[in-house]
Amino acid sequence: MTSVAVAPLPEAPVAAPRPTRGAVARFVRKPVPMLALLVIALMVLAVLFADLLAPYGPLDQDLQNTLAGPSSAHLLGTDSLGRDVLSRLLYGGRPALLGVVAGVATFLVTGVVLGVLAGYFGGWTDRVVSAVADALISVPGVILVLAVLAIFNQEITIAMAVFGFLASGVLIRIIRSSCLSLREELFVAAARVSGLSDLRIMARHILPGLIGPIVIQLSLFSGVALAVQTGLGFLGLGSLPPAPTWGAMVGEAAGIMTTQGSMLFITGGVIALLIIALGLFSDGVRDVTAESRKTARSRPARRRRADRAAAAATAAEIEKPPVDGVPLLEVENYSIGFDNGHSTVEVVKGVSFAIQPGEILGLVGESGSGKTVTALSVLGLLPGNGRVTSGDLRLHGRSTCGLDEQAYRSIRGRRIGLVSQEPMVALDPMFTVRSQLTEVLRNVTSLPRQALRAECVRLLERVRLPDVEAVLEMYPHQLSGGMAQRVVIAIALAGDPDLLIADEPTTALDVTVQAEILDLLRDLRARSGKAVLLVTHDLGVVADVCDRAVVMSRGEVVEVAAVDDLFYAPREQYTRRLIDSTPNLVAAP
Ligand SMILES: Nc1ncnc2c1ncn2[C@@H]1O[C@H](COP(=O)(O)OP(=O)(O)OP(=O)(O)O)[C@@H](O)[C@H]1O
Repeated sequence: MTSVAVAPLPEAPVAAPRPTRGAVARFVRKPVPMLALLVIALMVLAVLFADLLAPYGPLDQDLQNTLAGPSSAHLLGTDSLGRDVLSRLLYGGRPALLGVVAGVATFLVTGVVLGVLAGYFGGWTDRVVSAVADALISVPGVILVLAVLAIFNQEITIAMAVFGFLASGVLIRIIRSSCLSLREELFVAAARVSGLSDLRIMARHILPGLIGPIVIQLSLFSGVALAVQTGLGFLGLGSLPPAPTWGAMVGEAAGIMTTQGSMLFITGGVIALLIIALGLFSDGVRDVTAESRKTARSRPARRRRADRAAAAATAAEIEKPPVDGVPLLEVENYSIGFDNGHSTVEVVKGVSFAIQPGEILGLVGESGSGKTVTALSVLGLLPGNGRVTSGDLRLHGRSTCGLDEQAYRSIRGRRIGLVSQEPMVALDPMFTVRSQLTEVLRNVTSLPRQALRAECVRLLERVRLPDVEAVLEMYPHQLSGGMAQRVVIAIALAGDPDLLIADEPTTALDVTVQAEILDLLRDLRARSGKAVLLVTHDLGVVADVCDRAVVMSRGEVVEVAAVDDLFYAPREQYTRRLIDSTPNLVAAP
């Protein structure tokens, strides 16, 4: 006979919140990038308010006072026609800024929109966008800009917009690859599980994560655009004399370098100062972004992609109320395979089991036995190369096989909630707990705006978090592992689902917190009749919390039994070996 002794796990208080410093606060503490930002801001303001600041008109001539050095009347001296250099620099900055803004705006919109679409959707969208990016990169930009200037009568703003478009190939590539890793983050999968639309996920979860690379690229490109524009001005392109431009002023100063060297120093210095400031600013943003990444500990999740294989089917059938006496979830002769390019490899083979309402069912087995794949397919979240090869899956007696993505959205979060293995990764590091909870509530309930706040509080209290008001305002990195898992459970409960799928919910937590989370799952079942499908490799967890267990090995179900039967009288040799190899369980003679 085999006796089961599960090592008791002590209760522990929930960890207190840790203090934080946001990315903006970190940036403000960096003196060099802050100084650079100050220089950029002052120069832009000075140019914008040239009318107020310039002591003379840009074309005012004083032929008695040509090529004069700096004096109280002309702080930066005069040029060969006696025009005030400071005033011309201030006015000349306007076309420079306008051109840079036109270039940067086109660069930004093209690069971000195409990059996000390619990275998020992948597939043919990615192939088409990548081809466009390659084409843009291979086009000789400056030659095209010269052609545009000739066609559009030296209109520098249009030329710079074209330059921004041509340069955006690089930004498309950068945004695409950042987006490729972001879309695999667990918090993006969690947003999908909550039923959010692609557009909303892109706007809310993908774009904020791209702000760092976007700002860096923008400031770097601004410097390049400024250099190109002044270069064109230097060559006498883009504006007609006597209108002041920075490039033309440098050109003029270069011509009189031997007689009046300070003018080249002043005009070139202004442009160089702005370009250097833009570079230092982007360095600062890059450093802060790298630090944020470290603290946000983003680790790519392996397998989170929507199942797009299904044919169209309506969600209406699934949304009907449950039928009494019918199992909550039935998995029947269910097989899942992955395409490896040549053939389909079956990793789950004809598994069958059922979950009754209010039951906690353990799905247990060694690593690679197919537990996670089976659980994810219930939510229509198989990786892109995975598909159900045979069998049926019924929710409240209604088949979910063949449902399309839209129909799965009405199931995820409302009928079935997901609690993931890595709570810290399942939460979006950019948003507070309140923001993330509210977003899911808006999506899965029809609560009025005023009721959302109270519902957030209620959900956090339900998962037994202390000091709920403070927790609501915290960012994920301010939460302990246990607190984060409670928040994830609260999010999973937002749509009041009948079934929670908990995929190794305690693996990333220390033992004391594990006990609390398991206790919470038990409590949720006892108080609100939630059923739980608990995916775990830990038989101790199964013994602790489950009613029944499904033992899987190599993609097949080995044994399905009530927990007592499983531990006291395992039918299969494999189950016995699994019990014997679990440290918390002691096999009696
Ligand atoms: N995207 C994929 N492509 C190909 N094979 C995959 C993919 N995802 C999972 N598999 C394979 O499917 C099998 C089952 O994986 P699954 O993640 O379900 O195992 P598991 O029992 O949950 O183990 P673990 O606890 O280690 O996650 C494994 O052999 C795994 O290599």
